[in-house]
Amino acid sequence: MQDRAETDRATRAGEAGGPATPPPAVRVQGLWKRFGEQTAVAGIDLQLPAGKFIGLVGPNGAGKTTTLSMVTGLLRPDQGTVEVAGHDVWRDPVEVKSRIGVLPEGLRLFERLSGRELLAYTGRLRGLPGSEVDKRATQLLDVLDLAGAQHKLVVDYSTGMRKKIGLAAALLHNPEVLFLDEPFEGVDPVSAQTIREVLERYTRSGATVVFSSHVMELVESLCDWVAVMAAGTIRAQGTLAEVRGEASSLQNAFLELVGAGSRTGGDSLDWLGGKR
Ligand SMILES: Nc1ncnc2c1ncn2[C@@H]1O[C@H](COP(=O)(O)OP(=O)(O)OP(=O)(O)O)[C@@H](O)[C@H]1O
Repeated sequence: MQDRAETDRATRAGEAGGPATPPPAVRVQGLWKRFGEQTAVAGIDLQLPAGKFIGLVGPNGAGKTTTLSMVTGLLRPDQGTVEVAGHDVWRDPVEVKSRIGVLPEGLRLFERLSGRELLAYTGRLRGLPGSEVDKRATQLLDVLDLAGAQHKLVVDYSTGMRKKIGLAAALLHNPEVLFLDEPFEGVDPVSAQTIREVLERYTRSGATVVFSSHVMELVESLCDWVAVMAAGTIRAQGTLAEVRGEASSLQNAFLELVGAGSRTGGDSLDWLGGKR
């Protein structure tokens, strides 16, 4: 069976006898979110190209999770619009939700299901036939090294295993755009490498990955496109080379962009270390 996402990708490429320009994966205009006195997202504009591996980076409290939550329809913005694959997230939620996969922060999963049951349930919710769900679940469990734990309850999974089963659930329906909030947190290096390979293969097929991270080396080695957030605003967005500019690394560019370049690294903590 061909998924909606697959059909759309093929249609766009096939019309007019050549590769058509797809709409951006995500288009955000004038997006605001306040929590009481706290402004979490302060009127951002973003245009994330389709078919890229995109990193959303920023210090703690920058507004990354709030932004991803609004982009994926989990949190209603105070103001502004979001389109995913050309569809408005708040006016056309069903169209958008059928095209996206989400690994949200603080993953809430059905804890009393086993890993395999969770995938079976997710697949049926996504409207896939049972036999296809079985096939895809077996392959994903195998690739993500969860086959041995497939009958264990999710409540008994480790942090990294939870990330992996959450990722499998987000990929099961072959979405057009995949949103991942800190996908590598708590994941061991072997599993991280596997996840990388799965995601790289997925973007090579024309799909888009948008993920948030604090780990600049990871973003630098994985992403071809980066958006830098700080204090609820977008400080830079563009290709990795554009955002890095003259800086020697993304880490250094990031420190400059978020205004942390001149921090003293704890000079005021003169009591810490030394003689006791
Ligand atoms: N539900 C909420 N109620 C009140 N304040 C919130 C809420 N969610 C987020 N905030 C505030 O909004 C700001 C942005 O938070 P957000 O979680 O989006 O940042 P982040 O970039 O994802 O941070 P981190 O990297 O630490 O996860 C922070 O100051 C946070 O305290």
